[in-house]
Amino acid sequence: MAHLLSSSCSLNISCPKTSLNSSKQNLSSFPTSLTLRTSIQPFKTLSLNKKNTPKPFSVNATTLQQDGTKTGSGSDQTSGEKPRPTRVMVIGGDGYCGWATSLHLSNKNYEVAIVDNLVRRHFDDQLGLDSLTPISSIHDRIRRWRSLTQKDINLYIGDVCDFEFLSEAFTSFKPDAVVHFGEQRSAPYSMIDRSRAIYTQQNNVLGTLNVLFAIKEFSEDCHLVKLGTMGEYGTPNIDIEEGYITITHNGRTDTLPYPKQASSFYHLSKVHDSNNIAFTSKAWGIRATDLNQGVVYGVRTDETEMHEELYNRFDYDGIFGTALNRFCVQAAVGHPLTVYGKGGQTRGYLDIRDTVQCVELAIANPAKRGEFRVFNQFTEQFSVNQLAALVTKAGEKLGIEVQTISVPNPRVEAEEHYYNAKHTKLIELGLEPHLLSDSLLDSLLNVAVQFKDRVDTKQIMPSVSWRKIGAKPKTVSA
Ligand SMILES: O=c1ccn([C@@H]2O[C@H](COP(=O)(O)OP(=O)(O)O[C@H]3O[C@H](CS(=O)(=O)O)[C@@H](O)[C@H](O)[C@H]3O)[C@@H](O)[C@H]2O)c(=O)[nH]1
Repeated sequence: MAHLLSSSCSLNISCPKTSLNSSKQNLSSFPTSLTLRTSIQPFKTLSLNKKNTPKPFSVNATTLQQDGTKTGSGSDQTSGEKPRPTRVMVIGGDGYCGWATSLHLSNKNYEVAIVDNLVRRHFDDQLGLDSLTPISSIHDRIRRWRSLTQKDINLYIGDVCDFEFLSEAFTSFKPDAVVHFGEQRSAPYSMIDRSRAIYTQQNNVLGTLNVLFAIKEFSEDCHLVKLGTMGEYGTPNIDIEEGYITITHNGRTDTLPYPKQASSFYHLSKVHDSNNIAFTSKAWGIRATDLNQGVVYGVRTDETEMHEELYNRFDYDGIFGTALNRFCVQAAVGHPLTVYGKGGQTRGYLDIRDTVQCVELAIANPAKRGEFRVFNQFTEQFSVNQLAALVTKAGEKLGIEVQTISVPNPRVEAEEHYYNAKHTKLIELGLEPHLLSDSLLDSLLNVAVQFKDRVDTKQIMPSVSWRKIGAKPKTVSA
């Protein structure tokens, strides 16, 4: 591992600045994991900053959660007189889905530890991007949460690709469940250049492999709740099932993993993860749930709106911003909505309030030992054109005139296709979806309008081409 990292690092240190494409911005060369690791404090040194840092090892779960153990869904009520709360490690707990989920679980009286190397913030610095909403440091976030709720969230700053760090986090926190959001999650980011493609697959695949080894080594009964993606399936011309499909071939029948046709190095990393998890479930008896999530929209959850220091991030740029969130920001600043190609690209979508609900449902109903469950985590399907029409209508209600343009598609993907994906398993577990109603779109648009002065319109157009990706590192100029 160390060898792998140092060799890729040396490539990046010497990389020249090259233009991303003639008409658009450049992107700075991205240091690979080794550089990141050296630039981010490992959690051992972090714990020296006691004034600013929640103590990673000092939590007495039973004391902290006395109230919660009586009523909370996070409590394990089966273990006798003094039930202890379920201990959940949220890897990637400082990110968009991870932060909202950490707060939700803490609010529900789970004992939460965030594990994060803060690399998502580093990507913004590297690429000159910023969240629409101002976000506080992880330390201020956790301090504010504690002051508002008297609930502690444990914090481990470090990289799950570093097994020594992960081992310490596991042995000290002793999780009952691990939610793994800690991956590079942007398809465009993974398609910037060779080094970002390698970084994405190395970080995601090896990080997950480390998590699997940590569970086997230190916490065999621990339930892995892994964020997968609907993009693993691609857009087949048949219905998409939840993880598995029963096929009869030459007179014989079997239930097999649903075929995967991912269409970016990022989405492919999740396919590789799924295979590793499926194998280790069989070989080692790991209990695992793969949440094949669709495109998430929204920003507010009950917890993040409690205080401005708890605000979640809201990406609108061409690399980390996703379709509906981007469209709302575009409408708010008077930029035409950027429909890529014909706009018939159809995906599953869900509100971030449903992301946090789904993760809790998966934790509260764990997989059995050796079981590898797959849930399709979305609530509604939309084409990009349908989203643009919905945002146009919502804009009209708020007196905003919204235009739409067709942008040459920077991706390689079907622009008109059949799409019908099952998504019943989470509903069966009790998911109560927040569907994309007029009122939600109004409030999303209002958030975009509230912060529109923070928008850097140069970041809106797509700048990464699936076809033009090359070996040369892309750089950004100031
Ligand atoms: O301005 C835009 C942005 C996107 N699109 C189109 O909208 C669709 C969705 O793109 P996206 O950027 O909203 O989402 P995607 O790249 O697929 O990735 C996001 O959604 C995935 C779920 S899914 O799409 O694979 O189901 C997650 O895994 C990823 O972490 C998350 O970043 C694509 O067909 C894309 O071409 C546009 O037409 N215009």
